[in-house]
Amino acid sequence: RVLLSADSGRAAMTETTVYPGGGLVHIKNPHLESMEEDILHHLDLGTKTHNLPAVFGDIKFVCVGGSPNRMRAFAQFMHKQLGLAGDGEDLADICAGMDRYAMYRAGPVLSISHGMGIPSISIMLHELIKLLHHAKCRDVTIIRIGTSGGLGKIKLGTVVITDTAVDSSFKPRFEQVVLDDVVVQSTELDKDLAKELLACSKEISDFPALISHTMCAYDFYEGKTTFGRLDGYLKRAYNAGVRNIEMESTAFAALCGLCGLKGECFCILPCIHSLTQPEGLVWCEIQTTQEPKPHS
Ligand SMILES: O=P(O)(O)O[C@@H]1C[C@H](O)[C@@H](CO)O1
Ligand SMILES: O=c1cc[nH]c(=O)[nH]1
Repeated sequence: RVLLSADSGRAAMTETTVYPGGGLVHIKNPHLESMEEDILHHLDLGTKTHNLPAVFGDIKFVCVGGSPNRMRAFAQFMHKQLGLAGDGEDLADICAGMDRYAMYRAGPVLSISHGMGIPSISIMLHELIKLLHHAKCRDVTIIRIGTSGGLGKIKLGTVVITDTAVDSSFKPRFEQVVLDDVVVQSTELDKDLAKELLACSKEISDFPALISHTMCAYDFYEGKTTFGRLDGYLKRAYNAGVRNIEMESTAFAALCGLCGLKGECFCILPCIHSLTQPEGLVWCEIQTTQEPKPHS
């Protein structure tokens, strides 16, 4: 059975089916409020062990990315940008107790790692969204800061801002198995936020950026062995509006859409190799060989 709307059937019972209202993150799990305690296991946080509204209630931006070190560097960077007290070098990892994800805060900005791929980001986002809900955060914007492989002739270091995340068939959908159902969710991202980010990039010199569709693969190798794809697949992807490929955007977009969070994916293309298609077109495949540095 394929459910096209998360409002119907099994999906309405999942913990991540949440709705906006007054800027708060509402979770449409009828059992959540009656639970004595909610343990956010992989974040090493919980409603009984931590005063979540006091610690996180003022969070307005959440930035997520694959690697723990990158997200610490990003939090330190934000600490400096926001002119917060101290040099920010000794920021503590809030989730250190579990050693799964790393979380740092700099003023109203939370910076969290999500690991690689959809299952990993999905687990983190489930717990993060419940954290924002329990903490009674309002009007939160969440941005994925990542790396990706590029399609077409895109300048080294370009930032691709995703308007829509698409699957391997270039469709704007996220297909997930929920118990014994296949649930399909929409993967549109916040178009106004994408335009806002593009406008910001134009205010900074030498900050190439563009808005496009992003394809999300299930695996680094089997899902997108781009060097092996000399059969026109990349051309079809390009013609469908795809300019970069990564591994989390559809799950990210679907969960942001469900909970009413303003969400955006923001990927940097760090290093470039070129590839010639049989059609004679030159395609660019970008491999992640270095961690992107935050732009100053
Ligand atoms: O945010 P990052 O740069 O960690 O995400 C991309 C997508 C995969 O998780 C990983 C593959 O190298 O990099
Ligand atoms: O998913 C990714 C991330 C970085 N570079 C790639 O080629 N793919």
